[in-house]
Amino acid sequence: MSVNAAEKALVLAEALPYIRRFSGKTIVIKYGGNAMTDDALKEGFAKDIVLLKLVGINPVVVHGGGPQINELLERVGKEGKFIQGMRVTDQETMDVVEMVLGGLVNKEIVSLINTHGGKAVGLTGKDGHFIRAEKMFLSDESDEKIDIGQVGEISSIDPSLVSLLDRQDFIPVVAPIGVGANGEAYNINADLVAGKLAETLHAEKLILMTNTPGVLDKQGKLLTGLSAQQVDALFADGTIHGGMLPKISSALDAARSGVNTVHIIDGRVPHALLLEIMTDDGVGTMIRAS
Ligand SMILES: Nc1ncnc2c1ncn2[C@@H]1O[C@H](COP(=O)(O)OP(=O)(O)O)[C@@H](O)[C@H]1O
Ligand SMILES: CC(=O)N[C@@H](CCC(=O)OP(=O)(O)O)C(=O)O
Repeated sequence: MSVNAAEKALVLAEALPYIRRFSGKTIVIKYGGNAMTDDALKEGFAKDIVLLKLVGINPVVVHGGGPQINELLERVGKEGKFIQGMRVTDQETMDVVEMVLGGLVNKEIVSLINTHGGKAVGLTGKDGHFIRAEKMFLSDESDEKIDIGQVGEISSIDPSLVSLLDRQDFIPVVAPIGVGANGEAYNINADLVAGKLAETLHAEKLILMTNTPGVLDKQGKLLTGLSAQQVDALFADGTIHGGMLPKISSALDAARSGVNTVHIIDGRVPHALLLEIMTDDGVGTMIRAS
């Protein structure tokens, strides 16, 4: 697709009201592991984050890395297992999760952003103990507890570390690892960290980037807007399953807790972030609290 000069100018001009509206505001962006597969997409993501920062927005990145964890688990001869969208995490798996999320994936994103002129700083919840967690239990249909190991739910987030970085023009890049009362590491679903962080920071927007066009109905058609009631119906009839379960729950919680707009978008679309934030053409599914 070639765009002529006049069209380019129009697109740039279209961004002005959005820059004015969001300048000085915090936007939490969850970058899912499934949207990180392609090098060009990763570069595009990093450039978009730098651009947002340069126009005065405070982007806070929370990343996943589910497929990347699976890859390393396979290499050491272990199989990844999920229940209700949560990874069953024994101690050996936890070590791999920490290596991949806190190490490989976190540093790759930090490095990409910094290559393009940003000042990214990588964090896990262990840094400054800023994400406190406790053991999460799931429950089955008959309300029996299911133990899934070292998986955490968030008990609290201290916003001061992230705010401090924001104020000094750094871009926080957060790996979803929490710390327990005795300093132990917990594996937390990245969507949950992004949602809770958006709520704690009083973010203007939460954007969850994944590998589908958004939330799809039973026929595979994109649902562009969803209310809490509609979400409940989709849960009940099984339209939402697997990794979409924690994503929607977290999106809904954030919307209910005062995050102005919450979107689930397709991270495989080049510059999906800019399209969502800076143009009239919103992409994906918007989740509303009511
Ligand atoms: N109704 C739905 N609409 C879209 N995706 C869905 C739906 N229900 C389940 N999914 C699944 O959720 C996945 C996204 O969650 P996940 O695999 O955890 O991605 P991410 O790594 O981005 O968090 C999709 O790839 C799809 O397989
Ligand atoms: C408890 C739990 O499931 N944790 C996730 C953390 C990473 C994540 O959420 O990655 P995506 O966003 O790429 O799915 C996991 O171990 O895969």
